[in-house]
Order: sequence, then structure tokens, then C-alpha cells
Amino acid sequence: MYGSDKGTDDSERTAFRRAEKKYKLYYDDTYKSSKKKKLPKHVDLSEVIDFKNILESYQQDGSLPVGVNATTCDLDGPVFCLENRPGFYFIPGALSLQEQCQWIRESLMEFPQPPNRTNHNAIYGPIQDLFIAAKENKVLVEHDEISDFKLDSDVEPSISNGNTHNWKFVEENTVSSRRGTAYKSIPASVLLRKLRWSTLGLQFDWSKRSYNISLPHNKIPSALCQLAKRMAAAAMPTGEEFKPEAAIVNYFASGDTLGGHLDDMEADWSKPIVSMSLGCKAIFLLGGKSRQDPPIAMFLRSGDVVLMAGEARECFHGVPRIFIDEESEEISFLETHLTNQDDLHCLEYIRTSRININIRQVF
Ligand SMILES: O=C(O)CCC(=O)C(=O)O
Ligand SMILES: [Fe+2]
Repeated sequence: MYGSDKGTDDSERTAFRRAEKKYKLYYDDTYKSSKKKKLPKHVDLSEVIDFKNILESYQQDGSLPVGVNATTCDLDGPVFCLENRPGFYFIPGALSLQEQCQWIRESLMEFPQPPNRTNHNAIYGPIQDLFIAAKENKVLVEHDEISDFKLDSDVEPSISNGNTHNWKFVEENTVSSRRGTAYKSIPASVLLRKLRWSTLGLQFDWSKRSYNISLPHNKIPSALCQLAKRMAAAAMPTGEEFKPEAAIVNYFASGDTLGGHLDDMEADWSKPIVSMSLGCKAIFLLGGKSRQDPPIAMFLRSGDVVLMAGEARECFHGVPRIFIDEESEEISFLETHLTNQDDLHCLEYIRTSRININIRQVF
């Protein structure tokens, strides 16, 4: 999973890499030396499939572009599929605004909580309440002696991978008052921006590229299970029910990409990966079974759900771009729903970010 072409010095060697490069965020050099805000370089988006437009035309007069088919399931709208990518399904606007807000909140406040692991685990050990700490402008400090700081809680230092982690959140002003002592510290807000993934259910071990069933874990939350089962139905073998056992939550800030990869660590590829998009719009590349096959580019918007099952699971895919600039982020509708005091920090985060939750049956 998540192998990429990096390591070859020719970044344009495959059709997939060329497409990634085409859509990736680059800044316009013209503005480099001026005081003006950096502007993203223009990208030709004319070949990017837009399922939102396809849905609109389909609902108006039943028309569909060549190579796109529609089926219906137990959902409110149609499920689209592509003739030349069997096993791939696109459900535009599958999640209501309420559902989108709910999963944005959960992705920020609940999913990164231990025993779920995140990309920060390897350095800092398990981090509790990162989102709240960021909201309260706290700072994560490495401390030698617990008594050095007024700590948030009286928890013992955590141990992960055999290393002891003495990192704790403290008030911002406590750090600056520790004159003469050099402590490593990092603001919680920076850690939140650098949150790249969290894993739910059976934990994926990135270093071994496999599921480590011996790691402590909670079951996938039941509301997420129900949603995934409902969405998966269109791609499921007849008479079988999807069993959500693990999920990876990807967090994207501006400029972040997910390189071309296959998700090949699950036992039964006839079962779909159910992939939900939240927040800023992105470009998704769906390649073929070889990186040499030119990928199909499509927009992914907040609320869209993608299913990859059967043959589509053998297709390279990735996310070369998210759009955070005001014209194309298209998340203004979320602003009308994320209005209470607690939601404001979620809104601030999601204005410039994208979250993807992809749910898998492992066995
Ligand atoms: O972010 C996405 O839409 C795709 C995520 C993905 O492919 C993965 O996590 O395996
Ligand atoms: Fe993937």
C-alpha cells in the first residue's frame, strides 16, 4: 500500500507520474519577488471528469456521457460507474450536509484519540485530545521531570515502540517562563496541521505495511459501520454484507498529495473499499493495473463516496491536488452548518483542508 514511483530519478517515467505532475500544486514564479499573495499556477482542468455535472444532466433528462453508466441502489441518488474500470463506483453527494459535519467533527476530535494511532505516534507516543489542545493554544513539551511543569493530567509517560515518551501538553505561557532550560516543544496547532493520518479499528502498521491485529484497538464506531455498509451495497457480491474492520483517515492540507498506490493488504478484493470525501475539493486519479496506463482524473467533493472493488482494486490511484483557494474550495455550504462555538475550530480547519475516510473489510 502507498508505494510510489519515488526512488526513480525520472519523475515523468510513467503515465501516472505525468498526470500527478500535471495536476499538482505549483506556484506562479511571477509573484515570487513581489509582496503579493502567491498564486497557484494555472492548471488545465478540461479533462477532469465532474460527476456533479454528470448528476445534474442525468437528473434533468437521463443523459450520460459515453462510457459512464448509472445504477440505483438503496440510496437517494444514482451510483455511477465507468465502462473501462469495472468495480469502480462513484456516488456524488452521497452524504448529507449533516453527515458531512458529523464526520468532520469525529475525524478531528475522536478518530485521532488513542488507541487509534496517528502519524505523530512514532515521535511523540499516543497524544490525547490534540484538537482541544490546539483550540486552547497549548504546547506539547518534552519534559525530564514531571514536576517541571504543571501538567494537564497525572498520566504516566507513555510507551510506544519500546521508547518512553515524555511529551505532555502545557499552557503556552508555562513554556516561555521556563528560563534557562532548553525543552523541545511544539504548538498543538502545528501538530494538528501536520496530522496526516489516523487509523481506526484494526490498526495498520505502516512500517510493516500490514495490519497488526495484536495492537490495541477499538471497533469501528457503529454509526460509521452502518454508513459504510449502506454505501458498499452497490459494489458487494450478491447476498453478502460488507464487514467494516479497519479505516484509514487521511488529512490533507494545501500542497499535500497522496501518491499513486494500490491497497493490497486486505484478504478479499471482491469486497469494496468505501472512501468518503470531506472538506475541500480534490482531484482523484484512477489509473489502470499498470502505472503506464494513463489515469482518469475526476473531482472529489465533500460528501462524495467512491467504491473500489474487484478489478478496480488492482488499479493504481492517488490524490495529486486539493483546492483550498476561495473560488474552488466549494465548502461555503458547510459554513451554514458548522455554526456553534465548538464547531468554529472545525470550520477554520476544514476551510483549508480535506479529510478522506476509507473503510475496509480486512479478512
Ligand atoms: O483520499 C482519497 O480520496 C483516497 C485515499 C486512498 O486511496 C487511501 O487511503 O488508500
Ligand atoms: Fe487507496
